[in-house]
Amino acid sequence: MRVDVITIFPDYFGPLSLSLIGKARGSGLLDLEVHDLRTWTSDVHRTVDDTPYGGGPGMVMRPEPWGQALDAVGPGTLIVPSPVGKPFTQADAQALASLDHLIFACGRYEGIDQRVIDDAAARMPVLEVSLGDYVLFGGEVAVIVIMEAITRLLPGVLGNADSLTEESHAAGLLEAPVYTKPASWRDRDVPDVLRSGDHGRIARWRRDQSLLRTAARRPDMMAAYPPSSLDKADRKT
Ligand SMILES: N#Cc1c(-c2ccc3ccn(Cc4ccccn4)c3c2)n[nH]c1N
Repeated sequence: MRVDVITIFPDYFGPLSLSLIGKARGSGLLDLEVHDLRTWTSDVHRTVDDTPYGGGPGMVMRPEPWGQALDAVGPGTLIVPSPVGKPFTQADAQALASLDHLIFACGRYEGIDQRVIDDAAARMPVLEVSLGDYVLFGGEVAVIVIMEAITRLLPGVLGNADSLTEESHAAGLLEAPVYTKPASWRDRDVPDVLRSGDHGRIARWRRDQSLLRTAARRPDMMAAYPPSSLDKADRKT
C-alpha cells in the first residue's frame, strides 16, 4: 500500500516510524511518504492560510498550495479528516486497507478551502471523516489513528491474524475482559472458567461477557448486532 500524507507539521508523523507501522514500512508492506504542504507555496513567507470570506474567526487554508500538492501526489483515494466528516469506523478501515494508494490531507486552522475538496472529487474518490464529536487542532492526530487502524489490517503486519477476526468492532460486539498471570493478584482471582481448559465453556463465557459489556456500554452496537446471531435469551433490552 502506498500512502502520501500532506501536512504543515511533518514532524507530527514521527510515531509512524515506530512499532508495527515502522516494521511494515521497513518490510515494504507499507510505502509511506510525508510531504510538507509549504513545498507547494511560492511566496517568500511560504503562506498556507488567509482570512475567511464572509468573515468569522480564525484562518482558512489557501487552495493553491493544496491543489498543486494533490496534483503532484495524486491520483489516489483522498481522505480528509474533518470535524464535519462521516464518523470513521472499523468498516471504513477495512475498506481502505484494501486500496492501493491513499492520500491524507491534514487541515489546520478553521479548515481547508472547500474548493480543494470539490476539485479533487472531480478526479479521485474523496472521503471526509471524523474521529468523534470533539474538536482537534488539526488532522494530523486523526491521520495517525486512521493509519494504525488500517495498517494492522494489512496482511502480514499482525503476527496472529486470528486476533483480527475476534476483536471488538470486527465481530460487532465489545471484547470480553482479558487476564494473564498471576492467577491471583491483590486478592483478585482470574475467573475459574478461563483456567478450566474447557474451550467450549471458555468461548461461551467470553461471548456472554461481550454481550453484557456491549449492552451496558454500547447500546447502539447492541441494536445493530445481527439478530441471526442472537436468540431471544441473549438479547438484553
Ligand atoms: N478527524 C477529525 C477531527 C477534527 C479536525 C480534523 C481536521 C481539522 C483541520 C482543522 N481543524 C480544527 C478546526 C477547528 C474548528 C473548526 C474546524 N476545524 C480540524 C479538526 N476535530 N475533531 C475531529 N474528530
